[in-house]
Amino acid sequence: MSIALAGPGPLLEMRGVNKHYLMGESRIDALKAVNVQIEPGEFVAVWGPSGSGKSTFCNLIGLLDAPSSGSVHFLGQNAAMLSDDQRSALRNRAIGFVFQGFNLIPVLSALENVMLPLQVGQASAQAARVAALSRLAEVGLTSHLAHRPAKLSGGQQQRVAIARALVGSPALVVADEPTANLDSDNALKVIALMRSISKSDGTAFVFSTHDERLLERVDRRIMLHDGAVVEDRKAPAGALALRGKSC
Ligand SMILES: Nc1ncnc2c1ncn2[C@@H]1O[C@H](COP(=O)(O)OP(=O)(O)OP(=O)(O)O)[C@@H](O)[C@H]1O
Repeated sequence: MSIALAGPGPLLEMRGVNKHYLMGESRIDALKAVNVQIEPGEFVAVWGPSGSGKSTFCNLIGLLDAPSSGSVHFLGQNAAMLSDDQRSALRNRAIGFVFQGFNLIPVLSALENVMLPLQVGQASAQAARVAALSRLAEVGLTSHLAHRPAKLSGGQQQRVAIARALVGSPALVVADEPTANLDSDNALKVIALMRSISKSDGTAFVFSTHDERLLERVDRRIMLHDGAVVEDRKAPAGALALRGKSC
C-alpha cells in the first residue's frame, strides 16, 4: 500500500525548475525551465541522449538535490521549505531508489540487503524480514534469499535492488538508468517487472534511459534535450495493455 497524498494534486510537481552547475568559470545549464507533474501510479520514462539532464532530473525528483531556481513539490510539500532532516525523513518514507550499478552491499545476502532500509528506519528485525520476504517473492527471488550479490546475475541483482526500493512501500520509485548494465533481454524483463509492480501496487515509477526500445513499455515518455523537455507524451489508451501481454 502506497502513502496517500496529503491532499488533491499531483504526486510530484516541478515548477519552472532550472539547475546549473558551476565548473570553474563556466556554467552548465543541466535543466532549463522544466515543468512536469507526475501522478500517483504513473509509469514514466525520462529519456534523451548523454548529457541531456536525465540524472539531474532524477536527483531532483528524488529530493537528493535542489534546483537552482523554481521548485519541486512532493506529496503537496515544497521540498525547499523543509529542513534537511524533514526532507530526509520524507525521502526515506516515500521514495525508493534503483541505481544503474545496483548498489547492493556485497557482504549481505539478498534478504539482508532488502531488510536494511527498514532496519535503518527502526523497524523490528521481524517486521523487516516479513516485508523483505514479500518483496523478494514479488520479484521472483524466493529461491535466492541467502545469496550474496556476487552470486547473482546482473538481472537478479537489479531485482533485489527493486525489492529493496519497494520494501518501505514508497509512493515513488526513482530509477536512474536501471537497465544500463543489463543485456537487452534482462533490460526488458526488469522494465516489465517494474511496470507490473507499478500497476499492482499503485506505485509511481520514473526511470531514465537512453534506450528507445524500452519506451514502448511506458505510460508516458518525457524527452530531454540539452536540459529542456522537448516531448512529454502519454501512450495511447489501450496500447500498453496489448503490449503488456507480450512482456
Ligand atoms: N556535478 C556536476 N558538476 C558539473 N556538471 C555536471 C554535474 N552533473 C552533471 N553535470 C553536467 O550537466 C549536464 C547534464 O548531466 P546529466 O548527468 O544530468 O545528464 P544525463 O542525461 O544523465 O547524461 P548521461 O546519459 O551521460 O548519464 C551534463 O553537461 C553534465 O556534464
